[in-house]
Amino acid sequence: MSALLEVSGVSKSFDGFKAIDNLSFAIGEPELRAVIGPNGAGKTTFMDLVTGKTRPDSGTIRWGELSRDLTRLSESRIAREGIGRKFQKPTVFEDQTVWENLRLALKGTRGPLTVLTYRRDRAERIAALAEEVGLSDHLARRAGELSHGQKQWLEIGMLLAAEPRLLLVDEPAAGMTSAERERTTAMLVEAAKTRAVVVVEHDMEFVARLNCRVTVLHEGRVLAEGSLAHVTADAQVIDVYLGRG
Ligand SMILES: Nc1ncnc2c1ncn2[C@@H]1O[C@H](COP(=O)(O)OP(=O)(O)OP(=O)(O)O)[C@@H](O)[C@H]1O
Repeated sequence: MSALLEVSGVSKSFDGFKAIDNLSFAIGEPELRAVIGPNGAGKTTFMDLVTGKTRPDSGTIRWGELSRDLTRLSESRIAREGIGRKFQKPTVFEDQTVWENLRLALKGTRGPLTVLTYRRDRAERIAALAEEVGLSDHLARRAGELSHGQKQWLEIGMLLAAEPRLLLVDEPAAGMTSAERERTTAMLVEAAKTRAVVVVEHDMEFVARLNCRVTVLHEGRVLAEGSLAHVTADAQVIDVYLGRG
């Protein structure tokens, strides 16, 4: 496993308040990583920095074999580099079917699609994506009719259509039933076999099921990193995060 993303000494202040404070850490490829931390720890700002939505005051975010500095690239260029982001709220085309949503997501993506094989390949890819996110039996349904969890899966499928090398996922378990959470865990674990997947999540049961390396953020820095057992035994983590409420 080599580093795909390397955050080095990144800081970002808003009106003098340090949301990210000399943050350094790396994500491998493939890798599944959970990022946890109390409210205001900087988790969202971290994702904003990686995707180019926010620019750091200092530091570098190196990416890929060429160690490109993402902080110098535009938001759309970063997306084209292969970084996908799933926001907390599902955003799918409610009036379109599951199939149409996936087809729209495939449109314009890279891939060996020639004119002759285009339709067949496209149908195969849509079927494979639906299978991957557990929606094979729902292809003809309007997305608006799906449950909250199914909408989240559809959006994950739409993001996977672009074949990202890094997928950032914000609180996927929120609002899901426990059965949906379990399926989501399996989906993310599977997706992370061939790419980097970073999951920001508050639900510790969900994080436990991901069974991956965990980074704990606090006040814009890495407070602890390692297995869930390791970080939850850390006195500082207990003090600032787990011990609360
Ligand atoms: N655009 C902004 N302007 C001003 N302050 C901001 C901005 N974005 C973030 N902050 C501040 O930076 C800090 C880190 O916020 P961030 O949203 O990254 O934390 P978080 O870990 O995602 O929190 P939560 O778990 O509540 O989503 C917070 O104190 C927040 O108020």
